[in-house]
Amino acid sequence: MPSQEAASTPLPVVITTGEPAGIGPELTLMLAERDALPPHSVAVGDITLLAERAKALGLRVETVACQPGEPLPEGPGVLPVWPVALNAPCLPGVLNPANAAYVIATLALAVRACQNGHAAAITTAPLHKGVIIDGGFASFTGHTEWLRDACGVDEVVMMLATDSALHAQAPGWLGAADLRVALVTTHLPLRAVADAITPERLTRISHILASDLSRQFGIPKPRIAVCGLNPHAGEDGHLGREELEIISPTLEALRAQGLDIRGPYPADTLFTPRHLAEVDAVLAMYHDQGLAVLKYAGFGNAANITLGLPLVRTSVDHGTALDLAGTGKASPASLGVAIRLARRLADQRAATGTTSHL
Ligand SMILES: NC(=O)c1ccc[n+]([C@@H]2O[C@H](COP(=O)([O-])OP(=O)(O)OC[C@H]3O[C@@H](n4cnc5c(N)ncnc54)[C@H](O)[C@@H]3O)[C@@H](O)[C@H]2O)c1
Ligand SMILES: N[C@H](C(=O)O)[C@H](O)COP(=O)(O)O
Repeated sequence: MPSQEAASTPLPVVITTGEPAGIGPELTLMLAERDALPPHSVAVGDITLLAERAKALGLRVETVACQPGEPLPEGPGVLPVWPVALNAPCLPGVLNPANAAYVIATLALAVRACQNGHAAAITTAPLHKGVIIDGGFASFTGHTEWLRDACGVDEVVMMLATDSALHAQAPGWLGAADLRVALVTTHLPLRAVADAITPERLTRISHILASDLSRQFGIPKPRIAVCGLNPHAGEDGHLGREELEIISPTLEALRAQGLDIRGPYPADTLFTPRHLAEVDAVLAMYHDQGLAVLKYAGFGNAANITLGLPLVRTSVDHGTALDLAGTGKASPASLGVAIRLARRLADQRAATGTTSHL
């Protein structure tokens, strides 16, 4: 069988279908039924589960098994699947730690496919962090950190952005509801956040953010606004000293290195149109400081991208929604945004001669 590379067919975007009890499988099927997957997309997951979920929801999708490196089956309503078998039967909405290793196996297959030159990018449907940990992966905290380690890099950056901000090809904001928000710390208990904000981490994160905004999003000299950690950015040290002792001196040093990085600003008023109009991205100190605003502005129509990886990885802006799993009521819009972004970034890399291979 000729390899895809030999036939110069674009390499696939791999969609890991995520937690089997969650909404990931059905969202992937819904996009396939609507013919809303870009060409050269392939799902990874249990093919029986996908077929059964399609049948239960009345989705007219034909799941067709194939292997990495083989040509993808095509046709209306066809969903190519690289199969990974569940470890235990699965009902929608019911978590089972026995399937944690299955979820990890789907991710490992997707990374391996990028490493072997059989895939161009990965889009991840949501997984459930708690059940992965309960299933024996004690140090697991999320895709972002798992992919960092799987790819052997020291640092990555989680950035979420609204659809138009992800696909904009020029600097500047398109509208008040468009946001790009990156995080200094990701999946940490709040108690641990302050200690994790060090000059070294802030420096590494800022450089990755500036460089990927430029390299992947075509913003030549990104303008980044940085949130303070404490209320009112520390109120001159009266409400916390991290701004004075860590954040401000680090930003000063980064400016001296040529980055357009501003702040630290009080986080409560930074996310207002006048301030946002002057920058290309906001760097928040912790998860809910940045993502609560992003999800208020664009939940369901935004996506997550991991910056600083040697491969393209995008994801949804939502979780496993166990309350909706198996009902067909969850929206596949964010998964669609994430897959389209992955396809565009992969095509961009191919066109510029950079590769997604590790
Ligand atoms: N990319 C990822 O893998 C990812 C992202 C976020 C959360 N999670 C994980 O998901 C699990 C559940 O997290 P949570 O409860 O905080 O958030 P959640 O996003 O799963 O659910 C929050 C609310 O949003 C609704 N919702 C979520 N997705 C929706 C969709 N596509 N359409 C319509 N409504 C939707 C849910 O029904 C629920 O009311 C956690 O384990 C979390 O860590 C994973
Ligand atoms: N922080 C993400 C969010 O709130 O949407 C989410 O937990 C996913 O993280 P990973 O992509 O690292 O799994």
